[in-house]
Amino acid sequence: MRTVQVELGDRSYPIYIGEGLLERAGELFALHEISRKSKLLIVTDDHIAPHYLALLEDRLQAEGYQTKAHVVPGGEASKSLQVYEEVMTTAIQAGLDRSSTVVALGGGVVGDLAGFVAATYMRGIDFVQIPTTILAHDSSVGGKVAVNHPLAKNMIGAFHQPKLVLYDLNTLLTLPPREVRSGLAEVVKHGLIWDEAFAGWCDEHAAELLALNLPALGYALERGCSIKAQVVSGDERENGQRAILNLGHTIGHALEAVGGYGTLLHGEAISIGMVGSAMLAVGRGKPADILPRTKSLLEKFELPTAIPEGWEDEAILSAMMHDKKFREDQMVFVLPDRIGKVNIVKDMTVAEVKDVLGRLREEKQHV
Ligand SMILES: NC(=O)c1ccc[n+]([C@@H]2O[C@H](COP(=O)([O-])OP(=O)(O)OC[C@H]3O[C@@H](n4cnc5c(N)ncnc54)[C@H](O)[C@@H]3O)[C@@H](O)[C@H]2O)c1
Ligand SMILES: O=C(O)C(=O)C[C@@H](O)[C@H](O)[C@H](O)COP(=O)(O)O
Ligand SMILES: [Zn+2]
Repeated sequence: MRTVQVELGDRSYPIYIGEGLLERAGELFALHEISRKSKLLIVTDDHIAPHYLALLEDRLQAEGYQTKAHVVPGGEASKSLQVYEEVMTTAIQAGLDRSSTVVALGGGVVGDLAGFVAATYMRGIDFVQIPTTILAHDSSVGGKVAVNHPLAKNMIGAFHQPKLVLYDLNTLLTLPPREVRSGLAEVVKHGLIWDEAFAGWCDEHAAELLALNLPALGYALERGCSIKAQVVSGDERENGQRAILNLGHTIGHALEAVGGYGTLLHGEAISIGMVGSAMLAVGRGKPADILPRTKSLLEKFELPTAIPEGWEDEAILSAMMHDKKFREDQMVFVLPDRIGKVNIVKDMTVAEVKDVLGRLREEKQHV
């Protein structure tokens, strides 16, 4: 088992990564003093539940925990205020109290939704993340929890850290191939923002990662989680440097909203956004090799690098203006300095962005 510790000044929590951790859930909950006094609410989705919910409930109940499950429809549309209210109703009807814990068994959708329930139920109760997607190495760590508004991604949310993250690599074996690719986009992002050697390692091991080779995935997810933990440790509430985790997201989030949530998967949208960021950076004088290297790395993971046909500039720009990163009339972009290092740039002009949207439309379509 690999362990990454997230240090947050006066608090810290572990991320356990390994095979067979679902079987050990009861023991690990007890070790980390997750309260048995009141019910655990497990939030999951209808693609994950048939595979893993019974096992998790069984292992927790064997250790003396009482559980209640709420299953939402799989997919991005469940990150909504309506589904949030439905989960809240279950929590109230099940009699959860302030010593209860919400458990997210799933990908980033379930994690963000359940985390927002945990952050707001009785003004905040404990929370455990059990990620089941590759992408969730990013979403289960760092405490950003949210639901979407139709006009903008993650617009309604909070910062609420989990007490514990249990990452059972075996759960990844049932992921659909498109979700595997989407999740690997955030793994690549962690290399691009922080660690050129890790970006190179991803390039060399792309075939193993796409084929769900568990030792390779274990290393990649440990490295991704530890880069994320380091960034979040220095700036938990995104007053500055944490924003580097948003590489590709200014364009990516706008594409997710404009296309209708779930049309482009999150990792696909930020893949296109990361190519856009490389174009913007090179346009501002950064080394020209950033663009071909970024593109070829993403193409190795069979990720899209083009904006789908028919998605209009005006709609994309308008979605960008609703983003949390739009402040004082400025669009904030994270741009590469080189592979492995990025900068936060606040003075991007609409003309520069429009030019790049045009070029992204001309890229080869992959999805
Ligand atoms: N909070 C953060 O810091 C953060 C970071 C990155 C992304 N996110 C958010 O995460 C979300 C995307 O997360 P995601 O890509 O995990 O999507 P997801 O949660 O929708 O999961 C992807 C799909 O795979 C299915 N699935 C999940 N695990 C499975 C398994 N083990 N076997 C079979 N099917 C499985 C799900 O039902 C879903 O259909 C987006 O909403 C994004 O904004 C949040
Ligand atoms: O944890 C962060 O900080 C990130 O930016 C990670 C991103 O990958 C993630 O998609 C996050 O939800 C985006 O945050 P937002 O504040 O831009 O909604
Ligand atoms: Zn993201």
